Amino acid sequence: MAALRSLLPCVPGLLRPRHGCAALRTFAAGAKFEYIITEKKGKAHNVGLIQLNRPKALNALCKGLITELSQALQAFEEDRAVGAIVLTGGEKVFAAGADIKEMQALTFQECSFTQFLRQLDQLSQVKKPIIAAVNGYAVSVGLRRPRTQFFTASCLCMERGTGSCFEKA
Ligand SMILES: C/C=C/C(=O)SCCNC(=O)CCNC(=O)[C@H](O)C(C)(C)COP(=O)(O)OP(=O)(O)OC[C@H]1O[C@@H](n2cnc3c(N)ncnc32)[C@H](O)[C@@H]1OP(=O)(O)O
Repeated sequence: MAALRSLLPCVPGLLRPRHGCAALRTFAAGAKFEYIITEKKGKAHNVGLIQLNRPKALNALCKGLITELSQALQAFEEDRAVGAIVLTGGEKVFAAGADIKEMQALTFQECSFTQFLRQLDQLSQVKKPIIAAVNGYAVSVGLRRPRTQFFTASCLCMERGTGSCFEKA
């Protein structure tokens, strides 16, 4: 009984909901994502690497990819061992922008304000430095993040697409 009593002060802490969702805990346990690959790099495992991994669609930012990206960034943000995060894509393309096939069924308002743009904006809450290592195309909203939120590790040259802003490293 005395032993139980001595544990009591710890109980509120144990019962307090942990920051983050179930998927985050899965991530911490090393589960694989569908659209991204995550790894800890460096001798001290203090660099969080996130690679966009949807090559067949040129890393177009579908809802699932953005959700996973958000979860991985949060997990690295909360990991005290991680000092900085590197975000990269494939050899040919960083990201082909929003998933326009997914967007087809949505209204303008749904696209602009409710769905993925809001979730994308949450990514900017991450306080740790994020370095975008960009190869190939970074299109429109796939370009917005590297440009406005992240330090970009590569030199980008401008190219104009049809109605969209293209950059190709
Ligand atoms: C609010 C947010 C706004 C935005 O972000 S709007 C901007 C949206 N993005 C775009 O409009 C870019 C569309 N993509 C392209 O113009 C071209 O791609 C590229 C110039 C980037 C590359 O061209 P190439 O190398 O010839 O590849 P490929 O054959 O066109 O694409 C390979 C596969 O990737 C899929 N894909 C490419 N971009 C997207 C996308 N943005 N959303 C969904 N799927 C995409 C294609 O469909 C195809 O796949 P399949 O062979 O199965 O047809």
